[in-house]
Amino acid sequence: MIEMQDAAYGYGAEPLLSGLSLHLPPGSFHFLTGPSGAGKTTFLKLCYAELLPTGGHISLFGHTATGLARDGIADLRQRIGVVHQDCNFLDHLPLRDNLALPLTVTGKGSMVQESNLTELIGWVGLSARANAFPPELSGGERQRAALARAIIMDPDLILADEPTGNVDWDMSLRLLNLLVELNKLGKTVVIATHDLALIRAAKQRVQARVLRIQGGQIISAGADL
Ligand SMILES: Nc1ncnc2c1ncn2[C@@H]1O[C@H](COP(=O)(O)OP(=O)(O)OP(=O)(O)O)[C@@H](O)[C@H]1O
Repeated sequence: MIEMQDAAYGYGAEPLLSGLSLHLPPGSFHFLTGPSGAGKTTFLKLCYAELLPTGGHISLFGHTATGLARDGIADLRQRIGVVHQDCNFLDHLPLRDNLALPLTVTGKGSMVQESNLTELIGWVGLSARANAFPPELSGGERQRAALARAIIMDPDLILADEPTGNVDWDMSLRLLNLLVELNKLGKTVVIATHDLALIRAAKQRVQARVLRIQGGQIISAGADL
């Protein structure tokens, strides 16, 4: 699904990430950890071709990232759901309309029935908030809404950047359970997080691999967690 061979990325002359060689197979569940500023968000951006490698090779769904034309990137993005760290929504639209936006933008609105949208909103536990405006939502509600928005296009791969940032432990577990459920449905999941307790909790629920970014490289950190 995603393969990297000696991939590198740098915002300036110096590489931030280098020597990235890994394979994320379909249906796998990965955590990505590492200190603030290590490059977790940058790594995720490489996974959805928001950034292209400045060295080495990245293959996304069998396509070389650097060889993708604009259409290819658009097709790819439909197969990837991203839960962004900042959970931005359009504040003047109710939650339900915000969640339907990716469908409207891609012209798939008519293919996805209203009932599916209602079901998705219920699945993340936001039925009672469907008509609320984003500024009225709590942090945990926003995070669940961001997850719902990421999966509305039924992606094969879900990339979540600190999906439990700013929420309490119960809400973190609730979000984790949703992501585990998606993985059990066959979706590949990658979660960037600082939260080692979350990773430990996940290990009781799913077979997860833990990757750590350290010194600009990715190392496998499974055994010590
Ligand atoms: N657009 C950019 N231009 C220049 N430098 C950037 C840019 N985006 C990120 N950086 C720098 O790259 C480094 C890695 O950033 P990144 O956001 O990938 O780290 P992170 O591990 O996700 O951090 P955090 O855990 O704090 O979210 C940081 O030093 C950051 O300042």
